[in-house]
Amino acid sequence: MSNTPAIQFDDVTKQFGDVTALHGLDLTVEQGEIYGFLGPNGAGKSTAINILLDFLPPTAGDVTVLGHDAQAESATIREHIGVLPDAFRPYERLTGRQHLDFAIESKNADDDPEELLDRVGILGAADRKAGGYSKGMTQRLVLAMALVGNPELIILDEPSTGLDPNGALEMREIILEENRRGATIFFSSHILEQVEAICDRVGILRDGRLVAENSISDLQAQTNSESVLTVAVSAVTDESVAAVQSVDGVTNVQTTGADELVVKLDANSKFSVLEAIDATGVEVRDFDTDEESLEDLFSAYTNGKVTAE
Ligand SMILES: Nc1ncnc2c1ncn2[C@@H]1O[C@H](COP(=O)(O)OP(=O)(O)OP(=O)(O)O)[C@@H](O)[C@H]1O
Repeated sequence: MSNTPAIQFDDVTKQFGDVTALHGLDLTVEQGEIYGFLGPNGAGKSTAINILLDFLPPTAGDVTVLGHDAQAESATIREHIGVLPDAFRPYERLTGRQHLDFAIESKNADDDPEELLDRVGILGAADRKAGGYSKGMTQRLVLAMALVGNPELIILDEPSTGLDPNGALEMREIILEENRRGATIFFSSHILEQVEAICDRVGILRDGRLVAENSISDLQAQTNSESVLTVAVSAVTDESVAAVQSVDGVTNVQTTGADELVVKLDANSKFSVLEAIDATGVEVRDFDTDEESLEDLFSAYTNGKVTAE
């Protein structure tokens, strides 16, 4: 892998009339990273992503993707990246399989559409028209399209929209597999919880400026990182409780009724707990975390009470 950054914003400003959406943004994502791009509504995340995909020109500054100029060489860039856009509308009358065929053809790739549809869990709906897909199924379809051609960089704009808890877990597994294969992941979200569970590093954008950039572990070191995870399950079994107790980072497990586990744990262990429950054959129906400290830190950054060092 070369040392060329996967993404580089160099002093990028974007103005829409009187509104300055990005103020001299500097941001570098190295190859092989999973980078979380966080910020509240209106912070400028979509504007930054639209500039790097050449949907918008910057007012000033330069953006490169895998060493190529985002504006002058966007066609080359497209051959090497996969994108899960924020608000993708499928072609109502085409089936899931036809969407994949189209994505494979336009990338000159040789993927097997069935294998990709299976990987995202919608092979059974391959021959149904995508107009009838649920939100979560559509999101899975778009993810399959983003994986076509083993992209070097995958850009995910608010990827968990519409996914149920199992869908979010599966998406996380796929992102990690892609990263192990060598892909860089750039993941935008306004929800801290989604990003911290998976990213190596996060950048927090506010009013078009990067107000913090840190590894998740450094962010957590600034807080008291113990959290409480509440998991609604199909049934509490001795085996599932024992499985949760044996996960690294878990300090306490309690059951409330026949279908809820309350787990005290290190914030990093959340998904390992959900996976451990799943592995015992008990279904995870929903989960919720109470992580005031990290959330407080995030809101302090995004509300402007803390500024970057
Ligand atoms: N086409 C446009 N014309 C005028 N203003 C725009 C345009 N696109 C974005 N903006 C403004 O730029 C700022 C940044 O918007 P942007 O959509 O990039 O934020 P965001 O972080 O993606 O927000 P969200 O999480 O709500 O999607 C906002 O003030 C927005 O109103």
